[in-house]
Amino acid sequence: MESEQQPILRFNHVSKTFAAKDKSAAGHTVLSDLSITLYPGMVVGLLGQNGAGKSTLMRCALGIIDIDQGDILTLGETPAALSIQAKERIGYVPQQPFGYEGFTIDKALELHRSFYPNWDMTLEKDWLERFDLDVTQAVQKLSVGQRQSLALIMAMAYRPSLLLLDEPVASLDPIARRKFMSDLFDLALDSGSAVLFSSHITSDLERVASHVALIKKGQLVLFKEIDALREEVKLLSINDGTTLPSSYKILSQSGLNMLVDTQGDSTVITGVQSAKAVNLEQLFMELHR
Ligand SMILES: Nc1ncnc2c1ncn2[C@@H]1O[C@H](COP(=O)(O)OP(=O)(O)OP(=O)(O)O)[C@@H](O)[C@H]1O
Repeated sequence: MESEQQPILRFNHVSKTFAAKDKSAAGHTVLSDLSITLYPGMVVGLLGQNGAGKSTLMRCALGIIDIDQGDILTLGETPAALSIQAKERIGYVPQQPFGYEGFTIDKALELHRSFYPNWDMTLEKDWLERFDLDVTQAVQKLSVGQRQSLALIMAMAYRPSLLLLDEPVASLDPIARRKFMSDLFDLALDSGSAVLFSSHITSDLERVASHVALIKKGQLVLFKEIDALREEVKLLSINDGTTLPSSYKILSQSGLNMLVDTQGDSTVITGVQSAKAVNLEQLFMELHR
C-alpha cells in the first residue's frame, strides 16, 4: 500500500556532523546514515535519549540545518529551497515556541492565519475551547503549557500535510495531553497528513503513534509499526551456542540475553529458553543499558 503513495517526507541516508569550536578537533556527528520515509496517514513517534538527534532531524527536514550527506525530500522538495506552496502545507512546533510577544491571542491568531489560505476557523475555535485559552490574554503572560497549546493551534489549524512536532506535549497537563494526542491521530487520518513527533512519554507514543522510530546517537535503531512491535521485538534468553536466524536483527546484547527484532520471522529456534514481548519503555531501557 505504502509504495503506491507519494511520500510526504523522505530522509535518505542522511548524515550531519556539527563542526567543533576548535577547528582542528573532530566534529560531532549527530545524524548518521539515517533513512526514514513518511507516507500520508502515518503518525511517527520519534524516541531517543536527550541529544540523540531528534530536533536536529526535524530542523534538517525544514531546511533550518543543512545536511552533509544523503538527501531529504520534504513534500517532494529539497528543504533548502522549499517553495511557499510547500511551506503553507507544513506545520512545525519547536521545543520552545516563540514569537507573537506583545500580541493578545486573538491578534496573534489573526496575523498568523493571514499566512495560511487553508486556515480552518472551526478547528481553531474548537481547539481554543479544548485548551481553555482566553483569546483576550496577552501571549507573553501565558504559562508554558498555554504557550505550547497556542503553538499547536497555530501549527495545525490549516491542516498541514506534514506536521513536525518537537516534544509537543511536554508542558501540557494530562487531560490536555490526552485530548490533544487522540485528536492528533484523527486529524492526520482525516487530512491524509503525516506527523513526526518526538516525545519522552512512551505511553503517549504507544497510544497515538502508528509507527515508532527509535534513534540512538544519531542512528536509526528501529523503525516499525507499533502493532508489529509487540509481535516482532523480543527479549530472548538463549543457551550458549544457539544460532539465530540471519533475518533477526540484534538490537542489544548482554551475555546470553539479547533484544532482537525478528523482522516477522517466526521460525522456532532450539536453544531459546524464553522470548518475551516488550513494551516501548522496556525496549528503550534495554537499548540504553
Ligand atoms: N547548531 C548546533 N551546533 C552544534 N551542535 C548542535 C547544534 N544543534 C544541536 N547540536 C548537538 O546535537 C546533538 C543532538 O541535539 P538535538 O537537539 O537534535 O537532540 P534531541 O534528541 O532533540 O535531544 P532532546 O531530547 O534533549 O531534545 C546534541 O549533542 C546537541 O548539542
